[in-house]
Amino acid sequence: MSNRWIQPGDNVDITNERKKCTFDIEKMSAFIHGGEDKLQRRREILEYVKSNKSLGDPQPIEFMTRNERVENASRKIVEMTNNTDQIDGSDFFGEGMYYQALTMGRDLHAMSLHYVMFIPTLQGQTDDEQLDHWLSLAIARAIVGTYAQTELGHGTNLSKLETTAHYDPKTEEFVLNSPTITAAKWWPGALGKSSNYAVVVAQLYTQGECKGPHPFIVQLREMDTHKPLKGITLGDIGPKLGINGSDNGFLLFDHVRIPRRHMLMRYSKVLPDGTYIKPQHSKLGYGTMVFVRSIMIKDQASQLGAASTIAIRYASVRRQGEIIPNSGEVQILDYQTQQYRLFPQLARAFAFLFAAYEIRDLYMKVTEQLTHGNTELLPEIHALSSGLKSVVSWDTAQGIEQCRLACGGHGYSQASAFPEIYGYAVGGCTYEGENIVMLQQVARFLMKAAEEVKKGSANLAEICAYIGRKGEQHSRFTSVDSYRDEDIVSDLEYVARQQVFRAYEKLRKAQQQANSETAWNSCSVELCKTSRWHVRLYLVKNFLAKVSTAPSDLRAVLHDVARLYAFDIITSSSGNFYENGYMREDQMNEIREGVYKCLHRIRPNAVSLVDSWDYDDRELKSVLGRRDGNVYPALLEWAKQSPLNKTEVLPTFDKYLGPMMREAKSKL
Ligand SMILES: CCCCC/C=C\C/C=C\C/C=C\C/C=C\C/C=C\C=C\C(=O)SCCNC(=O)CCNC(=O)[C@H](O)C(C)(C)COP(=O)(O)OP(=O)(O)OC[C@H]1O[C@@H](n2cnc3c(N)ncnc32)[C@H](O)[C@@H]1OP(=O)(O)O
Ligand SMILES: Cc1cc2nc3c(=O)[nH]c(=O)nc-3n(C[C@H](O)[C@H](O)[C@H](O)COP(=O)(O)OP(=O)(O)OC[C@H]3O[C@@H](n4cnc5c(N)ncnc54)[C@H](O)[C@@H]3O)c2cc1C
Repeated sequence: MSNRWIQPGDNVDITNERKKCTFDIEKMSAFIHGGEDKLQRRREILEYVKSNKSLGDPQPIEFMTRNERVENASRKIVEMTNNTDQIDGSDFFGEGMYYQALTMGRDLHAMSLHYVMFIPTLQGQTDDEQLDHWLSLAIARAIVGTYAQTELGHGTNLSKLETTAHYDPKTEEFVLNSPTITAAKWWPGALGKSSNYAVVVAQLYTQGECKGPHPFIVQLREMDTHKPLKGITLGDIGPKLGINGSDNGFLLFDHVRIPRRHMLMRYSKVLPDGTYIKPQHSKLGYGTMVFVRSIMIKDQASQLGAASTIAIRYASVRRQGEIIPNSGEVQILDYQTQQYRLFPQLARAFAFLFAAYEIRDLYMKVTEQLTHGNTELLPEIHALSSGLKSVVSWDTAQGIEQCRLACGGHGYSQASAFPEIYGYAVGGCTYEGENIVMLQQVARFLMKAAEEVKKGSANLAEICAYIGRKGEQHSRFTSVDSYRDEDIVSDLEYVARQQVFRAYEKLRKAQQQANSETAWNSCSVELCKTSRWHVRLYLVKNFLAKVSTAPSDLRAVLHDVARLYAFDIITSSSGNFYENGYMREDQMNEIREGVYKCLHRIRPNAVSLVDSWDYDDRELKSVLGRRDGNVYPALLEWAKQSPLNKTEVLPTFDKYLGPMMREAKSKL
């Protein structure tokens, strides 16, 4: 089989790995990316980005100051969006995200929020007339916007946001105000210096009543001078763990007046006389968050896939230590411990990517239904996107860290790209709703389902139908080889169901002794566990189902990866499976052996599996993860670019170290 990943001059070890591959990599890449046409489009976009020199960085961004990073990112995002004809703009999830990942990397930029939240909010929250007015301005980039919801004092608990929007029927305007310091908007991406507009979420007051948080479109800066408008205080919040190409900002209002029609009125409305028209569903205004939670799953999967690619490629070229004395140093990928550390991360990346396709499809279905006023699937998409967002971002962050550690000292260098990948991805545990809080949203959904089951209703959504099933009393497991996909699912369903009812009973008892909120808090650890099991079950089920749709010659290798994903979950939570004698220790020991078998089977295909994800060096941005495996000369070249190396002797020598040493020597 031809292998486009092998080229002359490549490192011998990585080439030998590629020669061992047992499947068709191009076919696998097409399966991973949704078809041959999608793969072809990726390649075209990549060629374009590589051919346009203005889309490149003059030096690695790791060596730039923050100001240089922000400037470089702004230059590139303008160039990138000058050329959106290179992509199918309607395919945000595929072409849009890929184009921006290749061009902008992981440091983000002046228009991240413009594309990820500002435009989607205009699309989702405006009425037709407002859409006509604002969307074309935003798409043409005549205005650049962000999404300003979180405040210094509140992010999670939206009902307590402090920014106010009082309606004044005399002038038909809203008055926006930040009554306290804690009301300052804090965190919105590109708010500090770049955006001139924002969707601002504020407590709406009309006719003397507070109607809760609502979105308003607000001009922040003068169009020509870009100076903040009267009554508006703005700035950058300073450097962060990651995404330092973005000027996340703060914003305070001092009685700023905006026209009535700047309230986004697709769902809620305020009439000229101040009459409030409430939405058909109270949470329709939260739609943009659901959108971002949905697309985050793919983004997170891509980050974990990238980290796995870097670590697995590096482990194939790094030789350290011997397994058999005097027979030469081995590739560190041959250590079982290394495989146990890395292959489950790759398996997770696959599981998350396949789930991302499902949530995308569900999101599109919900959006379509909403255009007909049907809100039936809102609770389901809210629960699934919140749950996936929480579990996936957590596992991704932990997985990236494992990949970093698996690369030893070089993993600690920014040349590896791990610090940047981690700094970027781990933000996902917090933004779009802190993970623990979002898990509790899932738990509300599951507790309602449990209540239905207790009442004898069989009317459960497919996604939680397992809660109503009786299920087996004992695992059907007899041997790893005969452990069928449906047995794996049935075992996970048992544990997930047990956890649902454990939490449900605990909550019911607590509710008899305390008010419902206090009772909830006293059960919240168990409730979060319930949500995690529900999501893990979903991920395993979906992964196995997806493998069964793969071209037949890809199924064996994908099945090994999917089984590793499932076995890893089962063996790392063995106690849950022993409950009520559901599984025996000898069965668990066999599944543990199954993990090692999977590692062994995946080993020869490991490099090719990560190649199949089709990351170009341009996207990975990692010296350790280079396609050609020529890591050591590239590390030396990278280090030479350090600004500290511009001069042989630093001024600090004459200022501090030189005098110290001279003085010390003179005293000897
Ligand atoms: C061409 C160019 C292309 C460019 C492409 C560029 C990039 C693409 C690449 C990648 C993108 C990925 C990432 C980008 C990187 C960085 C991200 C940066 C942005 C981050 C932005 C933000 O963080 S914005 C702020 C987000 N904030 C939150 O998420 C707040 C979280 N809090 C809440 O959501 C709520 O407060 C709550 C859910 C916790 C509670 O709601 P509340 O109203 O206060 O509670 P109630 O008790 O009144 O109601 C609860 C009931 O409501 C139901 N519910 C809640 N939410 C929803 C919902 N959304 N939909 C449906 N139902 C909902 C809930 O279930 C309860 O129902 P029950 O009562 O029936 O149980
Ligand atoms: C990189 C990044 C980009 C961001 N971009 C934007 C943006 O563009 N626009 C925007 O508006 N915001 C943005 N944010 C803000 C982000 O949405 C909030 O930080 C997030 O929603 C969490 O809210 P918080 O900061 O108030 O955390 P808190 O809610 O204060 O959380 C702190 C701790 O309290 C716990 N906690 C809070 N409430 C509960 C509860 N009910 N039950 C149990 N535990 C609880 C949490 O679990 C957490 O451990 C961004 C944040 C980051 C990190």
